[in-house]
Amino acid sequence: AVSEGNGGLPKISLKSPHGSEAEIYLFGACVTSWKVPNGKDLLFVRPDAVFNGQKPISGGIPHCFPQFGPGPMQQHGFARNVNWSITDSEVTEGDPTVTLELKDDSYSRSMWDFSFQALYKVVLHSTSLSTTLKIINTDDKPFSFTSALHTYFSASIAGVSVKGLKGSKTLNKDPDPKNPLEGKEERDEVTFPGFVDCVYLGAPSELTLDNGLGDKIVISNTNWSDAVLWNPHLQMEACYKDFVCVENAKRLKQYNWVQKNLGWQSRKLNLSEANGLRTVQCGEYVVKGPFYVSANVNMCHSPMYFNLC
Ligand SMILES: O=P(O)(O)OC[C@H]1O[C@@H](O)[C@H](O)[C@@H](O)[C@@H]1O
Repeated sequence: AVSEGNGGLPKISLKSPHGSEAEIYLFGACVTSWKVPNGKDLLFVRPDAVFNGQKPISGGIPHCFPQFGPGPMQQHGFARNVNWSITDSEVTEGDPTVTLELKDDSYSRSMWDFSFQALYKVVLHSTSLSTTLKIINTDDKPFSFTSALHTYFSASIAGVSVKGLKGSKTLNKDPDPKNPLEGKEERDEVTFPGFVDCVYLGAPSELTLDNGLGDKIVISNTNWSDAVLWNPHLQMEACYKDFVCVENAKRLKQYNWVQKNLGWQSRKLNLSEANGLRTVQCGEYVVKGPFYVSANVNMCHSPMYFNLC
C-alpha cells in the first residue's frame, strides 16, 4: 500500500502475516523502518533527517550509488536523493515483496553519463528482511561504479558489537578520512567506544550485530565484497548513542559477476547463477549487450542468537 509519509512523500508499507512490518520511501528507495513481530524497529532514522525530497533521508537503508563515499560527484552518489518507481509488487510464498526501479535521466546524466537500470527488490519475511540491488548496464559502453547499502540500525552504542570481521583488511578513516590507514582487523568483536569510520575489504558473507538492545542481527550478503562500520560519536552528539551503521559495500571500481554477450534474458538469471559467472576486471572486454551486477543483503533478526536464514 502506498500512502503519504513524512513531508507528504510517498511511502510503501509492507505487512507480513507473521506480524513484521516495513516502510519504504520512493525517495531514495529508502527502507526507513523494519519492525519485527514484537513491534521493535530494528532500523534507525536520525533525528536530523529531512523528508523534503531534496536531501537524502538520513536513516534506514539509504543507497550509495553509483559512488560510495566522496569522489567526483556528490558524497554517496545520486540514487539516495531521487525518486524511484514501483515496477512490481507481489506476495511471494506469503511474504510481501516490492521491486523499485531507477533509470538514468537528465539529472543522473549530468553527473554520470551512462544509461542504466537499477532494480531494488525488498522482501519482508517473518524474521528477516531481504534487499537485492541489481544494476543493469543498458548502455553500449562499459561503466564502473561503487555502491553500498548504508544501513542505520537502532542501537545502544555502549553495548554494540559486530562479529565476523577478524582477518579482514581495513581502511581506517580515523583519524584522517582523506588518507585512510591500511591495516588488518585483529578483534573477534568490534565495539564502539568512540568515533568509528572504517572500511573492511573482503568482508565475510555473514556478520553478526549485537545492537546492545537485546537483539542479535545476522547480516548475510551475497556479492557485497566489503563492509563499513560507522558511528560518528560526538560529531552527532544528539543521537550517536542510539544507532550504528553496518554497511554492505562494493568499494572497488571493478566488475565482478559480469558476463559478456548476455542477451536480454540476462535479467532472468538468478543470484545463484550469477555467482558462478567469471570475474572480469573493468576495461578488459568489449561490451556487446546489457550486463548486470547484482547483490543481495539479508538481515535476520535472531533474538535467541540462532541464525534464522
Ligand atoms: O552524512 P552522509 O553523507 O550520509 O554520510 C555519513 C557517513 O557515511 C559513511 O558511510 C562514511 O563512512 C562516513 O564517512 C560518512 O560520514
